[in-house]
Amino acid sequence: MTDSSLPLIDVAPLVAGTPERERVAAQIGDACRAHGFFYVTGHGVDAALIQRLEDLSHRFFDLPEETKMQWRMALGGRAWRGFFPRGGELTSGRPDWKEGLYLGTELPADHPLVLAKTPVHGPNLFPDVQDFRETILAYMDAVTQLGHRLMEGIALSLGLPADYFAERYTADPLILFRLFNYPTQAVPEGLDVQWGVGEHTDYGLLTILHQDTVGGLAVHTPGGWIDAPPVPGAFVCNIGDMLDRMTGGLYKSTPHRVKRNTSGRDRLSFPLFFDPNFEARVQRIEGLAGADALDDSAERWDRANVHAFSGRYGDYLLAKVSKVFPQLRDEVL
Ligand SMILES: O=C(O)CCC(=O)C(=O)O
Ligand SMILES: [Fe+2]
Repeated sequence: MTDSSLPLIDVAPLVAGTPERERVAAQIGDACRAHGFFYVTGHGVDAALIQRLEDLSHRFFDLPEETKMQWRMALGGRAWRGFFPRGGELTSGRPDWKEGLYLGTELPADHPLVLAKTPVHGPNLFPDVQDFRETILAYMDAVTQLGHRLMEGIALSLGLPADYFAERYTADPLILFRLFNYPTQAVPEGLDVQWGVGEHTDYGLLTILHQDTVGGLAVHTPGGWIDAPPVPGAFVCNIGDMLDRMTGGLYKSTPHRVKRNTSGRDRLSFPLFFDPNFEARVQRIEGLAGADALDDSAERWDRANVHAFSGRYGDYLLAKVSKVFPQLRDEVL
């Protein structure tokens, strides 16, 4: 551990679209060049909505496991939605000690992309908890809007027009959203678990995370592992592999992990992944100084070279998720 901490950026001017957003963009640029992780305040997402999401999520995760299994992922099919139990998700081949509900943009069964059986698109499996559906949909909407504003800031920070990413990748972003519960309960004998979530990078453009007050997230900066503790009213943001790929490594997707929760209270976290459209072909941004697209696969958790990837974002995503949920792979790929 080092004593450095992650920057806290007030993004209100970016959200409001005032001229001071250039100053905010410069702060985001500094954070992305330094570690790829930062906190945002002044984001405009209603605190009462966030609290409601937390309360209802506790109500859901407190249900018996067999009740929650009514909404299991196997029933979500290609849409990749639903509940997975403790130990049901792998990072780097090892089970994580968490349970979760996978969600995303709500599409009706007769939407053209769903009719075409496009993976990770479709209706959600909303658990039968009162007001949960409305709350989740309102939260996803609000945080997606914030994602658009933050991507404008990231574009400006690279000397690009504010709408650079929207024009090419995110007019219709791929939004995946997860509710996670990290149980404080001990891991059963014989299960090979080390982490709440093992070390990894995120796959897309930008992750916007709300966490409750328990803590446990840590970030691998060039100076070593540092904690990303809860900051009241702030989201944690981090960049994903596609922004690393587009910027030729100027903005790195930073490895992070969550320690096993032994706090005595369950920990909730809510990552929303703001990603390129499934069909978008990811390209390097032309003319960025200092972007060398160096092969850093030897240091990466997955030993992969993101700069060697070309093709649809959807294909990159599917290759990754099939490692995380091997038992569902045949259904989705
Ligand atoms: O729960 C957290 O704090 C982080 C979760 C995470 O890194 C992920 O879902 O990609
Ligand atoms: Fe992550």
